[in-house]
Amino acid sequence: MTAAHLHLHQVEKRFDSRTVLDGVDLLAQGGIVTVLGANGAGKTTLLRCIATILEPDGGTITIDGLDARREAERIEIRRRLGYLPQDLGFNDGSTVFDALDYLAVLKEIADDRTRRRQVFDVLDRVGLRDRAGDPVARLSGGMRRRLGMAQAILGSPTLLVLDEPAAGLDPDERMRLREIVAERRSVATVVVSTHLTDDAAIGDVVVVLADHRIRFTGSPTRLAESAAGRTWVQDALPPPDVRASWRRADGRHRCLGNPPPGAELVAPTLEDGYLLVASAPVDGMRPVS
Ligand SMILES: Nc1ncnc2c1ncn2[C@@H]1O[C@H](COP(=O)(O)OP(=O)(O)OP(=O)(O)O)[C@@H](O)[C@H]1O
Repeated sequence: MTAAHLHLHQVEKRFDSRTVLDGVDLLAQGGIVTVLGANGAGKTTLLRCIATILEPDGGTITIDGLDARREAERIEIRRRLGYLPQDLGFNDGSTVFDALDYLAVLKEIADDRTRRRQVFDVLDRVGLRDRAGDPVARLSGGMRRRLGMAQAILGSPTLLVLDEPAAGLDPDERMRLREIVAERRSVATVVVSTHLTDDAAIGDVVVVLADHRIRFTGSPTRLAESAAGRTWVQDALPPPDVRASWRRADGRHRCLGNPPPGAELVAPTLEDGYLLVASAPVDGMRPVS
């Protein structure tokens, strides 16, 4: 089984007359693609289009050459897909095992023994095997998120679409989730949305979404490097034309934009790169790739 080939070409999505996605291109096979953007940037909409929940208004999305606009192909895509929506709900009354077993039936894992083995396999993967008999209602928020991951990876999908999997989790749970996501990178094409630059750093490729468009596609290192020579610190208040600035704990100002002559340049981070890319003027701008 090989990771799915994912191809988006000039994807557009509108709600009423409002454009939410405009000319989105993306090509991936294997590895992790993190989609980074502010609240409302269109990440969930993009992921829902890839997961065949929403139909784009323009452009094409193909998965292994299959086009979700055709019903037979859409069914085939869904067989290859694992999807973790932002607001996944479980029946609180059922046990952890039963909740997954039910979803495994929906994923067409018909043989009872195979299904049981696969359910326990994914529970192992996410560290919830010893909770298999507990009601879902007794799980903590982080455990529920891991249960969500378990259902997403059930059936070994070759395309994994994860909408903010680490949202609201404490640092330990975030780390665990990142580990589970990272494990998939060799067997699936993984698309993960986040608004946190730290989480975006797990991507082999980071896609920055801002103002409905892709502003950057490339490695986390390249995103950080894109801010080289445009990140500096100073004691004085930032100049008025600075793109972004904030006061550090030591009282100095970290500034992004066009540095004044003699500025004290510092090594940029992925966050610096993101802030510069996302705040660049739209007119005449070409995405960096
Ligand atoms: N079904 C819908 N009908 C109308 N507008 C919608 C719908 N879904 C999303 N939108 C709008 O589209 C825009 C993008 O929303 P989306 O949820 O894709 O952003 P996001 O980047 O995932 O945000 P967040 O980080 O807050 O989850 C928002 O302005 C939102 O209000």
